[in-house]
Amino acid sequence: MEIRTVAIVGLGALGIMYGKHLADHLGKDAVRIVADRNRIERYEKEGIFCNGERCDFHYVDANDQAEPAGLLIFTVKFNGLQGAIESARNQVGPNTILISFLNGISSEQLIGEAFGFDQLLYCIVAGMDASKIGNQLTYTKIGFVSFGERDDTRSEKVAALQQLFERTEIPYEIPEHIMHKMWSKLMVNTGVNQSTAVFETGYGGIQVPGKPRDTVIAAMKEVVKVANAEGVPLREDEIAGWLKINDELNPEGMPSMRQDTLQHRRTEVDLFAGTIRQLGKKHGIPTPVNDFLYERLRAIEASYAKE
Ligand SMILES: NC(=O)C1=CN([C@@H]2O[C@H](COP(=O)(O)OP(=O)(O)OC[C@H]3O[C@@H](n4cnc5c(N)ncnc54)[C@H](OP(=O)(O)O)[C@@H]3O)[C@@H](O)[C@H]2O)C=CC1
Ligand SMILES: CC(C)(CO)C(=O)C(=O)O
Repeated sequence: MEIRTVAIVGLGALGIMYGKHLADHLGKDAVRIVADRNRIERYEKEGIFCNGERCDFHYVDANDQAEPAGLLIFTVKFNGLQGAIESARNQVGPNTILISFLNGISSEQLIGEAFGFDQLLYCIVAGMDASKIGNQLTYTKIGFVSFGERDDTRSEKVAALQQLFERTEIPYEIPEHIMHKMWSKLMVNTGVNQSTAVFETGYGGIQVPGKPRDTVIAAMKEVVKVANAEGVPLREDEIAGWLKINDELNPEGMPSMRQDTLQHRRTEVDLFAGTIRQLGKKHGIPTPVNDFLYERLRAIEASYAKE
């Protein structure tokens, strides 16, 4: 099982970063950027730029029939996922491996329901400082992909993806327990993404002592409690490791949620505080920091309409 072709749905910060990197290694034709006609026309007219260089992508209209891709990567925001699943239908065959780079622990369920769980691998991506404003992506760190089967077996799919990442020099890891890793990443996003968006700052603002950094840590601690109640042995000492990763990112860079609020887009708050509040209620665990972040983020979203 060798992955020869990759389809990507969602040409945003991650889609551009991985799309360009993969196309540079596999060749333009091996990497399809799948979108509706209107988006493709816009991308072709305005251009898509990666660290200042115009990208020469192979665009594929979602409505056109295509040979199934070896790998399909979802890189949309959560509120675009349902549309992206529809856009991806012509790329999927019985051997297509499916993977979601979305944050949170919800996208795999929707993708599995649409295409079958057998073709799905679970995954998180982290450690990058990809910022996209308009049609310009900048990044200095590509981060890493962490992936595996839900039950952590070393399947043929896992081997195929590992071989692709080796061939294309994409940093990766196959953790012992991918579901633990996904919760650990949910913990980071619940702290880092939400706090930077609420306090209107980038990585620099949470790399120094103060309310934004304290809020990151306090929100993460609530995730640990909820995860433990869900049977996931997340530990508070994992917080330090993630803070170290964030402390080494470009202080001028910003998490995806801060990019959303800056550009007046809906946020992924439902994936983070939304999930933690709901599970907190289920287990009788108070989540005051996530309640605060949730309310602030909803107020920020509501304020766009009033301008
Ligand atoms: N940015 C980052 O550094 C990181 C992001 N993540 C996660 O990865 C996911 C993607 O984030 P990010 O790359 O920042 O997102 P962006 O908002 O930058 O990009 C999402 C892109 O998806 C496109 N899109 C939406 N619907 C469709 C569709 N139906 N068909 C084709 N394209 C579509 C949008 O296109 P258009 O612009 O044309 O509307 C947009 O460009 C999120 O869940 C995020 O939390 C995880 C780790 C790091
Ligand atoms: C914070 C970060 C970059 C994780 O490293 C992320 O997941 C995001 O921006 O959504």
